[in-house]
Amino acid sequence: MIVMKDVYKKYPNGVVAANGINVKIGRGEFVYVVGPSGAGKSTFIKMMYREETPTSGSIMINSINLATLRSKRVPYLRRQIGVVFQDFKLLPKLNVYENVAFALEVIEETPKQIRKKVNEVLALVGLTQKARMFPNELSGGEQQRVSIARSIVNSPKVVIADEPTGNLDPDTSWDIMNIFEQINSRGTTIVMATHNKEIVNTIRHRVIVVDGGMITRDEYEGVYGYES
Ligand SMILES: Nc1ncnc2c1ncn2[C@@H]1O[C@H](COP(=O)(O)OP(=O)(O)OP(=O)(O)O)[C@@H](O)[C@H]1O
Repeated sequence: MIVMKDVYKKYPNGVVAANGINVKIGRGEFVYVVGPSGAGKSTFIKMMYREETPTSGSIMINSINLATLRSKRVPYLRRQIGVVFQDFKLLPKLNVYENVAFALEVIEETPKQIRKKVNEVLALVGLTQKARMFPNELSGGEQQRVSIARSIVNSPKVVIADEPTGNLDPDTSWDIMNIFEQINSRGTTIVMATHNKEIVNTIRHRVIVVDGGMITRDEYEGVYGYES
């Protein structure tokens, strides 16, 4: 469902952040993207949701070629891919319920459907009781739950997460990982960049190691940090 072929990315300042990436990620997989700082993980992930475009090569997601996708089609893509960020990116003036509802394509949904979907995802992330609170009234872990609820409310086939536990304490990070596990067990593909070795080595999934803009290792049930 995600296929990258010969993907190369050179930023305007001359830095090559992707240097010939070839990878296939199948439906329902859970993939960690790991590697040293500056290795090109964020660039790899950003190209998957078209925050960045490759200089050359192709990226297909569910038969949409991101390298040639016109800008006006990007919102359509974003409805098929949920994105979760390290710093949550919630809208501060909207409450929890509104932040999640905002992600729905309002014109295509009846108010009743919107209520049903938003309430379902808020229950999934355990925030039903906090639906009327505002982001600045929530803990970091709660804000990340809202952002995860927002990423899945459109029922995307893929969720892409860039360091989703990077700003959270260890206990909260495990809670957030449990939510990702639940989402993945319902058939959603998850691609997650992380620095958290303990998580990668405990909740075992495919591990893609990126270094110097290349995939240097790609293993199912992989480990992180113990290679020679
Ligand atoms: N917008 C940009 N313009 C120019 N260079 C960039 C840009 N974004 C990233 N880079 C460079 O590309 C390289 C890869 O960066 P990237 O953010 O993808 O790495 P990363 O593996 O995610 O790092 P970290 O773990 O520290 O977040 C780095 O050398 C970085 O300086």
